[in-house]
Amino acid sequence: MSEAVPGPAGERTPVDVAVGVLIERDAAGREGRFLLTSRPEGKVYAGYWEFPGGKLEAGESVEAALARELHEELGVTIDTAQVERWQELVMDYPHARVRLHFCKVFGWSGEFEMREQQAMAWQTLPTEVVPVLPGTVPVLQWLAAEREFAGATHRGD
Ligand SMILES: Nc1nc2c([nH]c(=O)n2[C@H]2C[C@H](O)[C@@H](COP(=O)(O)OP(=O)(O)OP(=O)(O)O)O2)c(=O)[nH]1
Repeated sequence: MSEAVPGPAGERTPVDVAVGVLIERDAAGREGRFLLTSRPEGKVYAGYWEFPGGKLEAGESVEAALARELHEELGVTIDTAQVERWQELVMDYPHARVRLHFCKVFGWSGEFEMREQQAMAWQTLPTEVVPVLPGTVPVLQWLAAEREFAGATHRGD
């Protein structure tokens, strides 16, 4: 997709972004730890923690973009049969307006390899890593609601 450009009314067309919430499940299917990664040096919000993903290319589906991005960034191959579209959110940043397509991912193969020198951390609520990207906070809140977790979802603000 192209960069955000001002629309007729001055608003910017959102850039579509596929985001993967990789979640471990136990034998009973209960959801446990989820994966956060830090944004690499050289990108906006470098060092902020987020769920891994990236922008859709022209003509690409959310699932295809997710598979491509996670392979490029983390070295793993996701099982698209175990991807569930979950939530959508439009965020307005100074640098761009983005439509985030959050998907739960329950199956992947291969070894994690941080190909962009980012860091990874398996987390539960409340998350330990700081700071988290603004567009990541709502996801933590959705997870908290699902898990009936009360209290702060993450540290700092
Ligand atoms: N990956 C990811 N991006 C998020 C999240 N929340 C959020 O607001 N964003 C925003 C940050 C960025 O503006 C945009 C993702 O773009 P990006 O720059 O990481 O994507 P990309 O890897 O395709 O980047 P590039 O090739 O253009 O450098 O979405 C999130 O949880 N995960």
